[in-house]
Amino acid sequence: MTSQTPVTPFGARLRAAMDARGPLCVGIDPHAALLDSWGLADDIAGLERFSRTVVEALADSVAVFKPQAAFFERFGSRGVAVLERTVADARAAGTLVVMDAKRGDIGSTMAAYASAFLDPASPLFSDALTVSPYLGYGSLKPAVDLARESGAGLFVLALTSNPEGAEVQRAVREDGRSIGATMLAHLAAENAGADPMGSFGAVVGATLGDLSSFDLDINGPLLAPGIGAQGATAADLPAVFGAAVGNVVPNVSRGVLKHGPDTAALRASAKRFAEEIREAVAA
Ligand SMILES: O=c1ccn([C@@H]2O[C@H](COP(=O)(O)O)[C@@H](O)[C@H]2O)c(=O)[nH]1
Repeated sequence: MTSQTPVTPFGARLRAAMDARGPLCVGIDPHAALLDSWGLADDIAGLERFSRTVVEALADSVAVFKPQAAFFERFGSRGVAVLERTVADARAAGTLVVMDAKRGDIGSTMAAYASAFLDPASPLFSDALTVSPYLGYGSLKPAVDLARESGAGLFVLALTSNPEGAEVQRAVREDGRSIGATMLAHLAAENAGADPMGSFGAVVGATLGDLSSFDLDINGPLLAPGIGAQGATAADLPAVFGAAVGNVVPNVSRGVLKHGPDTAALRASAKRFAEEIREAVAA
């Protein structure tokens, strides 16, 4: 890391953005089928037009964008260049960016992933990164350390929105705790004492039903994918997250993106989701 300028930690920046704009996170997921339905070719020009349109339509209203790296990487280096520009444009417009790349490896390689996304000198620097702890939570240490240094954040896959995740995440350890619960406990330890909340979040699917057997009180954000295309709704959030609902950052990708390319329709859809989330959380 080259910059030594102290920055406000991600958790505090996210809390301020959620307070100002509401907690909705819109995914930037340029699926081939969405490019097609927007009348765009499945190529670099289509990818660029799609991403720019989403940022231009929503950067002044949503708290967070979550670009899904896979949809850019499938175009090779030119797709990654579009991802770099998308991140830069979104951040320049004042929207936080959570890079959904789900990186995870042995610690020495994790350090390289961390510098790719969490070093401010990197062209892919993002406000936060999704990471996979399934090489052991300790393997994430280089990312935790660099995030602390650069004021960035992490979202650790704890209880994912897909049904297959239970096989791993609900498996029970010798100490009687599930793997998912263990990840939540690690995050609570990372965030201890942080105010207004820590920078180390968990990914917890909005699709999972009652999670009251898990301690979601990690003093950090809970990124909740699954609303819209995966079948969860904003109204489900209180029942799923209970007392932790105030720390939930609900993600919607296809549910909003399917309304493009018309920017007014994209804005109206994001506004509807934001309103439904506000009503559900306030109830
Ligand atoms: O548990 C997880 C973790 C990440 N995701 C990602 O979120 C979006 C969801 O897209 P929708 O179109 O709203 O279904 C996508 O990028 C996933 O990779 C997730 O769904 N579940």
